Amino acid sequence: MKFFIATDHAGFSIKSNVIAMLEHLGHEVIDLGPFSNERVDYTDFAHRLCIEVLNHEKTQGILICGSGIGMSLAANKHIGIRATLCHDAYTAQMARAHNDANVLCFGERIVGLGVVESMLEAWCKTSFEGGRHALRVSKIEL
Ligand SMILES: O=C(CO)[C@H](O)[C@H](O)[C@H](O)COP(=O)(O)O
Repeated sequence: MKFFIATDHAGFSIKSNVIAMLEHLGHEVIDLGPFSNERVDYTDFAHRLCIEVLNHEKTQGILICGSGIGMSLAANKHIGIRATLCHDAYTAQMARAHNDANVLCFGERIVGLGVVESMLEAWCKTSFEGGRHALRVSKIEL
């Protein structure tokens, strides 16, 4: 899988670890910034990432801010983006299996590296189950 990743200043510190974890799992990662921990607006980076995911087939996104809330709110304004705020391996697994999520959001101020690693593993190994979930997902966009 090819991933795009972006953060704000509050998600910047963990980004290099996340990139390394995804690469270790065999994935390609494109870093969309920021490239310093200077204070920025999460909205700018969420929108930048979603445009890239929507313009490139078979890609997914990782968005990290302090809580993950702002990133998920902004990302879900894009038709075709299903961004899920995850806190652990279970929420990451369900986001993929039941919601066909294509953008994983989390908060650097919420989860530690061990939890992040288990979330990424769960996300990457889980496919959308389809079936009864497909109609529900199709009804998300109004
Ligand atoms: O959008 C958020 C919360 O909904 C993110 O967690 C931001 O990273 C956070 O608001 C940044 O806060 P700061 O006080 O400007 O560092």
